Amino acid sequence: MSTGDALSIRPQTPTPFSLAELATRFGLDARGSLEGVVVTGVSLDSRDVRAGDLYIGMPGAKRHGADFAAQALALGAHAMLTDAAGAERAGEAGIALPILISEAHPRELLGAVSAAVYRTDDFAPKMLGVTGTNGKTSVVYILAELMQAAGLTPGLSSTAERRVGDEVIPANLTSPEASELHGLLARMRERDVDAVAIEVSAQAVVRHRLDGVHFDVVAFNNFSQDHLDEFGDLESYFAAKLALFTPERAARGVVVVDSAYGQRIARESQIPVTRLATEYGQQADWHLAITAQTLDGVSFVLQGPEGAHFRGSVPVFGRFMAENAALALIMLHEAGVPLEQVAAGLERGRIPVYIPGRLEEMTEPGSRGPRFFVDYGHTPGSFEAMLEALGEVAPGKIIFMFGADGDRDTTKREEMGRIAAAGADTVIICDYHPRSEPPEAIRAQLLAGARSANHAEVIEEGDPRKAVRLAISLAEAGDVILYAGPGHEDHQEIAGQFLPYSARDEVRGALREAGLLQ
Ligand SMILES: CC(=O)N[C@H]1[C@@H](OP(=O)(O)OP(=O)(O)OC[C@H]2O[C@@H](n3ccc(=O)[nH]c3=O)[C@H](O)[C@@H]2O)O[C@H](CO)[C@@H](O)[C@@H]1O[C@H](C)C(=O)N[C@@H](C)C(=O)N[C@H](CCC(=O)O)C(=O)O
Ligand SMILES: Nc1ncnc2c1ncn2[C@@H]1O[C@H](COP(=O)(O)OP(=O)(O)OP(=O)(O)O)[C@@H](O)[C@H]1O
Repeated sequence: MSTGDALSIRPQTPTPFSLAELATRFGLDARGSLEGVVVTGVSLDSRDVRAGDLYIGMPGAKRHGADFAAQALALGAHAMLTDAAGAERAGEAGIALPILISEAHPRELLGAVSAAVYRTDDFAPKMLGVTGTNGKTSVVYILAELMQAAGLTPGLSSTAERRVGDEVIPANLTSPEASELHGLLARMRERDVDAVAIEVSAQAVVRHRLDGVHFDVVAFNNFSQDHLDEFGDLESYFAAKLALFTPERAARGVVVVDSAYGQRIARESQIPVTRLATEYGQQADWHLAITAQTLDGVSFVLQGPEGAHFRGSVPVFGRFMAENAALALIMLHEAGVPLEQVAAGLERGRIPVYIPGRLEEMTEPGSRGPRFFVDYGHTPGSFEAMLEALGEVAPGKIIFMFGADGDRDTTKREEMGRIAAAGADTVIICDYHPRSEPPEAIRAQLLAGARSANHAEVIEEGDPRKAVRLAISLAEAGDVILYAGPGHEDHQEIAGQFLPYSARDEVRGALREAGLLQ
């Protein structure tokens, strides 16, 4: 069940919270009378305000949220919490709302205030958080599937969507702002959710989005270049991930120690960690071995301490998918859910997970013609993992199409191009979200990287719709086309406009035109 156009999932029967009590509890100054005012929700986005909300007028990089107070009021906000500058702006605009004024940046209070209003501070389901550069979404979906198998009622927050039972909404950010997260948790409590899987971005850790949440188990899978536009250098990006492994945020951790970064997390973590190795000979508590793999999925055996073991499979290709599954299984084990309990709910260990837009097949599984997959990978690390996996299971040629984000980490583009062309037979470079950059300039960087690999045939076709058809026209039976980037998304962002574009719909349409799909 989709929740219509809602931007967040909220509790249906919230308990009113006195504004005066909130002011006292957080030592906030007030403007206007607080007498008898209650709030039933919290929002820092004026477009997402519901009747009864406390609207947080937050100063941001681009705007001051207080400038949107009129919209919040029109949508039924009962009060606003902001900083001194925000209160002044609202005063000048004549906004008739009681205002709480915070000396600290309102973001620093958001988690605690939201937890108080939504009363999530005493909600204690099993809380599991996943961080790393690639594979967080995949692990979270596998976790939700395993929770279900173990007889638990799962809740989920990912880049693709937020989910409570049959209520689903598309996600805006990978990790929601704290106000959205606590509203979601409050709804999960109403729906008797007893285990929650949350994708944790580095931005979430440094930007207070997880405040008021304590994880039973957090996991780290891998680390490679991304988000340097925001973090400046790899070390700062890594430090944001490491900060999740502290007692304030989590009780215990699970770490994939195949890489030097994983080993560092295990060494520098301030909470006890359990280690998973997927490479032969690596020192660890758990070991994963791949037993079979095809384009249709991967089978594996996982072995842990005291004879713990699990034999199973995931219906998505790639060794890394088995690694994602192993990580999810160990997280649950560490959260007190025995592997046997999970296995009891599965048929011969098969985890029937569907991960929207991650190596999602657009052709019929097992079909004789070319196979077409759409993926969300947009980092050098994910390109490397996918192409290595395809190299092991693709029966024919690999045709790889992709673009790159505009206005985001530009330093990864050449590397993306190089890795793509080193691992594929043909690469088609098209546009993704150019945003404010000239699309041809982004393509030029990708092309330079691709040509430096001196391996694949390199083709430039900016229009993704044409590129999809071109890829299909080049493919023969046994070949695999992989379109990396857009995954589950439904738009292309070009020069400030969000234009409707679903790669999955586009590919299905083109496959039908070519007679390759019914
Ligand atoms: C760098 C960053 O994280 N910025 C986030 C931050 O922006 P900001 O503080 O600068 O806010 P702003 O845009 O100036 O707006 C100021 C205030 O006005 C409010 N506002 C604004 C417009 C309006 O009509 N009404 C309204 O109320 C905003 O909600 C905000 O509170 O707060 C905004 C409100 O929540 C976020 O939308 C915005 O995310 C931007 C869009 C973003 O691109 N973030 C990315 C970098 C991000 O966080 N990515 C990670 C990782 C992704 C991955 O997995 O790879 C993620 O967790 O998603
Ligand atoms: N364990 C892994 N190691 C390397 N690459 C992976 C792994 N798991 C998935 N991938 C690749 O990375 C892509 C992104 O996966 P996923 O969406 O699960 O990661 P993510 O960390 O959630 O990324 P984002 O935060 O950008 O959503 C996948 O579509 C797949 O191509």
